[in-house]
Amino acid sequence: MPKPSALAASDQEALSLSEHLVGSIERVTFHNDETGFCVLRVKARGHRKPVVVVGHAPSVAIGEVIEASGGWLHDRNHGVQFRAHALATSAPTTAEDLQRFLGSGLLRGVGPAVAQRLIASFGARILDVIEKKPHELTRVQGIGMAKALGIGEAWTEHRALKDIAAFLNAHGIGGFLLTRIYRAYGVGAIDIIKANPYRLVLDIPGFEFALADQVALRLDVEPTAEMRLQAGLAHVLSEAVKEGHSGLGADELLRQASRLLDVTEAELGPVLDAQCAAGQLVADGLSGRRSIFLKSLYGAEMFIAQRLKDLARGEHPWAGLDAAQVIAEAEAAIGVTYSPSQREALAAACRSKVLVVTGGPGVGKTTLIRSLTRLCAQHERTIALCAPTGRAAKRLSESTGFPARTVHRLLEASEGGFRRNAKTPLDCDLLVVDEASMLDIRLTAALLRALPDEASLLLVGDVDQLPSIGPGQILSDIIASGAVTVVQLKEVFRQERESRIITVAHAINRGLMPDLSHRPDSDLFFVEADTPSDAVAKMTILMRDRIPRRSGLDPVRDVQVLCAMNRGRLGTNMLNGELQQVFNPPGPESLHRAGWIYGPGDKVMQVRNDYERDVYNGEVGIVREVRRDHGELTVAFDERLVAYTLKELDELALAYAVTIHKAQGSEYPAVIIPVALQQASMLGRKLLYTGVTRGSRLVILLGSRAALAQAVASEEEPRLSRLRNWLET
Ligand SMILES: Nc1ncnc2c1ncn2[C@@H]1O[C@H](COP(=O)(O)OP(=O)(O)OP(=O)(O)O)[C@@H](O)[C@H]1O
Repeated sequence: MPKPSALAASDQEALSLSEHLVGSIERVTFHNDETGFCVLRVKARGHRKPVVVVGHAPSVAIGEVIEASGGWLHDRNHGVQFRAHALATSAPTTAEDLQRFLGSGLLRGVGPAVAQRLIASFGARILDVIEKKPHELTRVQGIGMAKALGIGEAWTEHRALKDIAAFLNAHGIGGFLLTRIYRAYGVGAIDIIKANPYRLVLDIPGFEFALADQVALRLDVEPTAEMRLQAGLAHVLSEAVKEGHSGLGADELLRQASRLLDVTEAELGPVLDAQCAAGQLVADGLSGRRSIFLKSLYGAEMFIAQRLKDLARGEHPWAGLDAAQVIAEAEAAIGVTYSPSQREALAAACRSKVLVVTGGPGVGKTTLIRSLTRLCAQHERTIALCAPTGRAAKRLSESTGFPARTVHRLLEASEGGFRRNAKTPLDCDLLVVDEASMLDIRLTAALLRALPDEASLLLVGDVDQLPSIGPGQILSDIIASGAVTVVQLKEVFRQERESRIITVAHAINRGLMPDLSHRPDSDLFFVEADTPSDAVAKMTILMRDRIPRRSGLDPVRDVQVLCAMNRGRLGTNMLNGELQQVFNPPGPESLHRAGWIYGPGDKVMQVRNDYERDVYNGEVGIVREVRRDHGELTVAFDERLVAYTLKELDELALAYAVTIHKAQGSEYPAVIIPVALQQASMLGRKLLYTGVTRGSRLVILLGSRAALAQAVASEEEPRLSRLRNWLET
């Protein structure tokens, strides 16, 4: 046994300093994808019993051989363990290790029994056969050609992941983006990264520019290399696009890129000019200022403007209908008397091929759409209803009694693009888009491409809500341009006594501090909280006790916490962890991934569009089942079940708390909105207004009056876009 050393730490005692250890991995007790930190149980040469090895390795698998150098330590909590300074892994060679390795479920389609048969047939050559001649695996009983090739593919993937992990590790990057990199580049990942490490920033969501710079530095890319300067400019521009702009002032772009890259604006200027000359970026004057646009967005905005103008000029499919008669028919069909502005909107729908109807909550927008569905049926016109999110489309279907789809589904979106386009247009005389404030540039262009020339278009939305998550401010640009007919619905139907949510929303929208005096029968409350911790404590009590008791609502299913941002004490990241602890604490069944834990009953949100499985960004579901042995979980989105493997879990996030941005287009029975000065930089009037209008039965503002006053007073900066300009000319 190693001798105790004098270098004793308080809870650890070094027993020896420099030794070499060789063995095979019996169990991976812990491995952190991000840092590579691992705790292994190893069958080591010269040791009768398994030993614990602690170290860092980009990837580890049961059965693999390790070579480690380091020393023995006595840890007060964990006992004697080998602390490795260097740790290398290689493929197993002995039959026993191979059995453990292949039988561990590492390769799809190979379990312990198949592993045993493979090793019995091929012995130590087995990995070589799998890699180079997978078709020979068919010699083993029970393995057909498809299975054999599948095992070969799984092995290629395993090897590629291991190589990429080692490459990233050698370049100072943790393995947490490994699967995303593999998904984007496949087996050629290392060559692609070596050729231009800056591609990572553009291609891999979440890959920081600084990290790519770090890789580039190790690959000896010069700080003034053209690829670096180009990437820096593209990065600054794409950050602006992420904030919703379709471009950026040239001076601003150069200033920000110069700061990011630590080079002078003079060095960057020619690179920018060259990119514009080559057509990768577009330079154009906007309000007398040279602005730079991404080519695709610039083209799309130009197209939208042209298409809207062309559509508006064509003959109306309802030409010949008498508006007064239409209104009378519509009123009779649904048994209401329209408000003056609703009448105006219906009359406009009879004469304008492109029409925008806007207005705040409760002004009768949905009722108008319902009337149009009846009218179309009566006059044998085809109508199509859609909305930008699944929740909004569902709500529209329910309130109109007419099927509505998401824009993506209407356009038959797939990974390869939209199946409905100019060549295979939609089949309708009238297309209605609800929640049109959420349309971004790309989606609008796709929609207009697929709209037949003869059809008319009605955009319905609340222009005072947040603009789309993607770039553009389509609805507000169209309205501001004056290029198409716009009707604003003004009369609010739900009355103050009935709905304080509505009056408070309208006050916020006008920039006025709402009346927050306590009224027991109200549907909106302000709950004072002095500090963020106080707010969290009160939030828990409200969700767990007060709201269910008062309204019979379910804390997980019906109550949604809406945050201004992800970061901070009152951001979604922290709150989700805490609310999960309260409402569905992780247990032995839970799956761990990328810092999150998911167990049956957890509320989760899909965070990107997945066309294959037909689940879209922002959809919320409940984890139904976790199969730890298969590394798989199933989420119920309403009644639909969708399965996720471990690798796909980065498509999910906990959703006890979500950002107001993500909640756009959704409505919840109850919402709680933290309002604290700590979020002042993010919490503006539109954000607060959008949050408040998400609640249908109950809204609770939780925090400080000062923060609320500040949010109401602060108007968000408009986005930089070109559409209004195109429409005006
Ligand atoms: N002309 C009308 N006469 C009486 N009630 C009406 C009329 N128009 C709408 N309503 C009622 O007013 C309420 C709000 O209408 P609707 O849902 O159409 O508004 P909205 O603008 O779509 O609101 P939100 O954006 O909050 O969904 C509904 O209960 C609806 O039945």
